[in-house]
Amino acid sequence: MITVRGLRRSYPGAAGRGAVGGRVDGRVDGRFDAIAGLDLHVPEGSFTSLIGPSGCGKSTLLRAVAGLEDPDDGEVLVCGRPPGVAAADKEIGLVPQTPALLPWLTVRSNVELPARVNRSADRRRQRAGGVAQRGDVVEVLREVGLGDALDRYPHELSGGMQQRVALARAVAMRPRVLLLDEPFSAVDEITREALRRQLLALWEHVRTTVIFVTHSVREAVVLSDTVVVMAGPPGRVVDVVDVGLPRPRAGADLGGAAMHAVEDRLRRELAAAWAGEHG
Ligand SMILES: Nc1ncnc2c1ncn2[C@@H]1O[C@H](COP(=O)(O)OP(=O)(O)OP(=O)(O)O)[C@@H](O)[C@H]1O
Repeated sequence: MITVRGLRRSYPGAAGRGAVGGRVDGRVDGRFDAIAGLDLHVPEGSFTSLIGPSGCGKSTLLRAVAGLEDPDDGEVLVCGRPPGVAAADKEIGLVPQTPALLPWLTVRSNVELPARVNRSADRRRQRAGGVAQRGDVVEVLREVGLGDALDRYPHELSGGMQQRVALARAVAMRPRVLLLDEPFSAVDEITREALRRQLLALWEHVRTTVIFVTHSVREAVVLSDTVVVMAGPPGRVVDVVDVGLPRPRAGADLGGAAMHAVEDRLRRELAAAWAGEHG
């Protein structure tokens, strides 16, 4: 569903360990590689988390998959097509760190908006055998616990509720790929736990292909089929961990030796990535 091969993305300037400025290696002097030589394969219908030290390139990778970054080298394919093309057909939903709702629209209108604009994308999708994008907005809002807030405006909502609207907006588009960039980082721990449970229940219902960026080992393990550990800069994949816990997990009493073993492995990998032990 998502294939990344040999991805390199550089930015102007020199930054920390990724700096390549001054090297005579065919690259422009004074640029640094945020990501270099990164390979990733995300199977259809799977939930994959990206975890790694701050600045290792997780968001850059996510943006490249969303079609918001042009690779310097390498290739990204989403549903077999360049991400920009898949995004234009609304096959990619993105939930950013901050919800970015339109303040003058109600909850319901914010969620309906993507389906209202670019109707030609809907037609192309349906001709290609994809699902219709309209019709289940209220249902999705109910699933994330906002059935009573349809007519409220963003300023009347808590931060956690706003983030749930952003999640519903992306899911209601029925994208084939859902990209979430630390969507719960700005809320308190109790709200975060509730949002995590709602995302899990929602995803176990829709089974869209997901890439989820997080700093939380527990969150990654509870939600994911696969956890990809990154190090950097330059950002690269240093381990791919199969979580292997049974599903459905929503409502299940998670914990136990198997889960702790995966968490311990990830914590060790992360500590090594932070210490720069991955090369
Ligand atoms: N638009 C940009 N211009 C210049 N440098 C950038 C840009 N975007 C990201 N970077 C740099 O690229 C590197 C990777 O950034 P990125 O945001 O992808 O890391 P991250 O792993 O998501 O970090 P965090 O966990 O702190 O959010 C960092 O050094 C960052 O400063």
